[in-house]
Amino acid sequence: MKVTLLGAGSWGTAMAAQAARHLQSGDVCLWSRSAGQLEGIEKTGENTAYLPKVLLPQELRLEADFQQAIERLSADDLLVIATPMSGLSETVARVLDAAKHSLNIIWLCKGLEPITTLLPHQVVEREDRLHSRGLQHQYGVVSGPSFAQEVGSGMPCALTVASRSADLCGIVQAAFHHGNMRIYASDDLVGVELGGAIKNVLAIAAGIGDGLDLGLNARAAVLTRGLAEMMRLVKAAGGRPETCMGLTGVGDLILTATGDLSRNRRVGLALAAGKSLPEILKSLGHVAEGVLCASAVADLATRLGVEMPITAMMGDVLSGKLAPDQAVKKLMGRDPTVET
Ligand SMILES: NC(=O)C1=CN([C@@H]2O[C@H](COP(=O)(O)OP(=O)(O)OC[C@H]3O[C@@H](n4cnc5c(N)ncnc54)[C@H](OP(=O)(O)O)[C@@H]3O)[C@@H](O)[C@H]2O)C=CC1
Ligand SMILES: O=C(CO)COP(=O)(O)O
Repeated sequence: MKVTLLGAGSWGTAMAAQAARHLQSGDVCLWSRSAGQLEGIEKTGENTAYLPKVLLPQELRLEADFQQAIERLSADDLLVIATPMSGLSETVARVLDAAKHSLNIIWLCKGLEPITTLLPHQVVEREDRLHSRGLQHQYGVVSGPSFAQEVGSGMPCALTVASRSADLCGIVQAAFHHGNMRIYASDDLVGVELGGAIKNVLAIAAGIGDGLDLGLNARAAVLTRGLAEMMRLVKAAGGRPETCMGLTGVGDLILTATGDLSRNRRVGLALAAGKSLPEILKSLGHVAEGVLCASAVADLATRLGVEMPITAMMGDVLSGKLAPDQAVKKLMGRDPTVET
């Protein structure tokens, strides 16, 4: 089978390496919008800007031509959109315009669309209505606890593919479930995608707590009450709350909120140290999706009548309305209530 990945950031590059290590030489292709970046990878064998110190398999094919990257795929192959959430709608629209037959399409981004508060699969469905020209594409998402640096280095990892199509789940497993990677299948797109979006916001909160030296008890409280917020929103949005107890919910929450490889956690630590958000994002050099979607998650919760105090407070901190220590005071000052 052939696989094309669109987007050569940390995660697209790591997943391309994972597929290329196990499929036939030349069957996995990584596309980037920057031809210069691909030349650098070709020369050094590494994606120095986004995944340093990971030697990429020689079997990986690099492609700067978008049309070629799509046209090499048959109806049985797999297309992976590996851009951040901000690039999803533009990229899927380009794919659908370029497609000459039906495709199997997944995305790896975690977040919500700002303003519309749409989940990734809802963004894709909107673009499908506008661009599919009657072709019946199959869609899904891959998510779960996975630092790119570890996956790129071939370390063990377990992920979830969620799709309404069991056939597509099988294709994704054939592409990635090899060696040190396990891929579990699910049909709960809402639960999987909301888990991935909310855990990033909670990782920023955990980073703030740790940066302010609030202690291990505080971190456990943020994670547990944050998980309760996630489960409430998933239920209200039509997903299954029990999905939050799996890899894409609590699994990714534990990883991102406690692992210093997390960009979102590092944003929280830096905010607690008094750095300004623009300064933090500039020095990060990567996307931190929790920053971009905290307000959208809070808006969606308000619209669905779901109480999410930690998430709402993070929205206020990230939009500059509240200082981190004021947010902590406000959260601790809430009235007593039952544990739900
Ligand atoms: N890194 C990780 O460990 C994991 C990340 N994810 C998720 O995967 C998504 C991507 O993250 P990650 O790879 O880490 O991000 P990075 O910040 O490392 O890289 C982003 C990449 O996307 C490219 N890009 C941005 N917008 C577009 C666009 N419109 N069209 C084409 N390419 C675009 C950038 O290109 P350029 O350099 O030209 O700007 C860059 O190559 C995020 O939603 C993240 O939450 C999920 C699991 C693990
Ligand atoms: O999603 C991730 C791990 O599963 C990566 O988290 P960060 O974006 O916070 O680095």
